Amino acid sequence: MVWISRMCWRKYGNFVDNLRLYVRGGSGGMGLPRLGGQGGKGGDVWVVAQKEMTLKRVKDKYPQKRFIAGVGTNSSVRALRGQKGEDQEVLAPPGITVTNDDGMVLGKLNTEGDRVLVARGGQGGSYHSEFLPSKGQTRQIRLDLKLIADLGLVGFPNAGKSSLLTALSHAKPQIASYAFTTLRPEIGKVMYEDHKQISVADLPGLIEGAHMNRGMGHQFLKHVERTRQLLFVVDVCGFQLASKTPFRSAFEAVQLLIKELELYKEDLPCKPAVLVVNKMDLPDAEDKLAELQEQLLNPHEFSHLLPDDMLPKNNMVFRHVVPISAATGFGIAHLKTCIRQSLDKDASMATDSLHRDRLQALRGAVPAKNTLTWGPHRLSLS
Ligand SMILES: Nc1nc2c(ncn2[C@@H]2O[C@H](COP(=O)(O)OP(=O)(O)OP(=O)(O)O)[C@@H](O)[C@H]2O)c(=O)[nH]1
Ligand SMILES: [Mg+2]
Repeated sequence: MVWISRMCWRKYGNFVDNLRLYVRGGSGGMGLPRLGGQGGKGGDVWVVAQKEMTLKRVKDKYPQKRFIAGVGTNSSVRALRGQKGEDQEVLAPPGITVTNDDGMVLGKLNTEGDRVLVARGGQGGSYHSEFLPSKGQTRQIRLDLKLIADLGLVGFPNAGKSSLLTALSHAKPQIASYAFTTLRPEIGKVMYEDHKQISVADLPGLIEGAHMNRGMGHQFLKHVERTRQLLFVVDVCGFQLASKTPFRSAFEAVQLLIKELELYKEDLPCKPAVLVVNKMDLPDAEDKLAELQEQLLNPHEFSHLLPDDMLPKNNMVFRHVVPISAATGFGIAHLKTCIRQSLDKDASMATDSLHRDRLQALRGAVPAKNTLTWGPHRLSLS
């Protein structure tokens, strides 16, 4: 593993892609037998989609993970009809499926403002219930981020993401030597000898300022949220998007990518990630790779390369750093092994939600080791 960090940076926490919550509708209010008054209904609990939210924010803001709506008011001489209890809203990001503990789908949040009723409030006491109120509905619910693929390719335009997808799978994405060839995510399948399949989403290239929606940034970044893990792809020789924009080395590209993710949603860089260093067939690639390796290991010494506001706040742990050439096939077999290891590691931790919740907490407590896994360094340019 490689630490990308300045010494003082904090480590990112864990990315949260599912959450289990306790929800309870409010109880109804008491009826008033003497005058036939009806108690107010208990408030309901809703899950509501809001663009800026993340499941991690919900988890951090409500560590108890309990949402209980307000109680309806009792019927009184002044107000024979009691008032409804206050509704409780759980804000969650769009792209969520809400299920109950038995796996039954209660609803889906697709776009901003979508609402799913997850716990009804109890009825107020009335003549029909001998003026006694009923309790609100009680449930454990689960919020799951809908995933489009196991892995998402993240990189600046022309880094070779589509070429990598072709090398890894049988997908035939659009490839061209100009930026923004890929406009929509394309999903390819990586096949393994034991017939296991891993899906990889070729995401459109990010640009600096994507978090501010530059270059359709939000549309691109929203796909990054919907994959289990990330494959960062950088051109070993760096890149320049247009003649007026500055040249960025591979190391700067890595930092800028992390920054774009962080600025869009702060928990995105918490996803498990593998760094792919592409175009190892180019002249000087070995020297550039050595330079990148040194920079990744001592990023604090190279923090002057970018202005402060372009440096990521926290560090990011790459599970593997793998040099490849999507053009010649160099390093692809090793990359497939690394990807599989990384996904298997998480899969074994996610057999059921309870197990997963516990293990995620555990993972957060165990610091990653400062070890480095590099792929084969010799190039075979056949
Ligand atoms: N020399 C060399 N060129 C490569 C390699 N991989 C990709 N390229 C070239 O780099 C250019 C961009 O490749 P793409 O795969 O389209 O890049 P991309 O990251 O998908 O680009 P966008 O979809 O625009 O974000 C193409 O001309 C590829 O032929 C490589 O390993 N070595
Ligand atoms: Mg592409």
